Amino acid sequence: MAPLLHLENITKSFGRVTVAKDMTLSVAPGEALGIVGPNGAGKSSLFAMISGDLRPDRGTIRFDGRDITGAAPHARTRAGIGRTYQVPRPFEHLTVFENVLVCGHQGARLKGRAAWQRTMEVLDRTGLAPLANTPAGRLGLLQRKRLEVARAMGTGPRLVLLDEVAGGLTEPEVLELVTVVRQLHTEGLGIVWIEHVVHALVKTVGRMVCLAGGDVVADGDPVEVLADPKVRELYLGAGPEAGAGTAAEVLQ
Ligand SMILES: Nc1ncnc2c1ncn2[C@@H]1O[C@H](COP(=O)(O)OP(=O)(O)OP(=O)(O)O)[C@@H](O)[C@H]1O
Repeated sequence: MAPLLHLENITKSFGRVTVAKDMTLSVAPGEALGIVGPNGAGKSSLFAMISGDLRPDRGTIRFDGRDITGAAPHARTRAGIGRTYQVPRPFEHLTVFENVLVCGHQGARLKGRAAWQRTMEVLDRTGLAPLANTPAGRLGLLQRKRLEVARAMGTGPRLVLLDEVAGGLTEPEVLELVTVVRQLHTEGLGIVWIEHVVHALVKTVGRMVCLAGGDVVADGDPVEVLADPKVRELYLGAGPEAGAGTAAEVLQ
C-alpha cells in the first residue's frame, strides 16, 4: 500500500543541534504510529516539519503522493493533516462549539450547515457535546486536551498528529483519552502520536518508533520496541547491561 505520509532523508539542524539526520519514515493510510524518545530527541520538531511550521534543511515530505516539503501550514491542513499542540491553544473566550467550528471554517473551508454538522459530529466523537456551550477558558485539563483533539478533527484530517496529549492527566483521565483516540483510529483515521505516557501508546498504536539523535533507533511492534536494549538505554535510562528485559518491566 502506498504510504499516506512519507519523509525521505530529512535533515534539520539548529546550529549545532541536529533534530533530524537523514531520517526516512513512512505512515500507511489508517495506521496508528506511536513516537517515543528522550527529551530533546527532535519529536516535536518532526511534527513541526510535517505540519509546515518548520522547513527541513534537506529531504522531501510527501503526503498522499504529493510533495508538500515547501507547502504552507494551511495548505497541509487542507490536504488532510491535522495536529494538536503540546500546550492546548484554544480560543479561550469562544465556546467549545465555536472553537471546533472555526477549525471547520478555516481548516476545511466548510460553510453553513456543513460546518455545523461537522462540528456536532466531532463534539460527539470526542465526548464534548455536553460542553458545547462552555467557554474554552473554563475547561479543565482533560477537556482542554479533548478540545485540542476535536479542533484537529474539525479540519477533516486523514492523518492527525497528537503531541503529548496525555501529559499532565491523571491515570483515569489518560484512559478516557485513550478511548477517544482508539475510537477515532477504529473509524479509519491515521494517527501519529508522540507521548511520554508510554502505556497510553501501547494501548492505542500498532507500531512504535523510537527517535534519538535525530534518527530512528527502533521501529516495529510497540512491545518489542520498548524491550529493545537500545531503547531502554536511550529512552528509559536503563543501561545496556540490563539486557532486553520484558515488556512488562519496561512498562512499569
Ligand atoms: N526553533 C528552535 N531553535 C533552536 N533550537 C530548537 C528549536 N526548536 C527546537 N530546538 C532544539 O532542538 C532540540 C529538539 O527539540 P524538540 O522540541 O523537537 O524535542 P522533543 O523530542 O520534542 O523534546 P520533548 O520530549 O522534551 O518535548 C532541543 O534541543 C531544542 O532545544
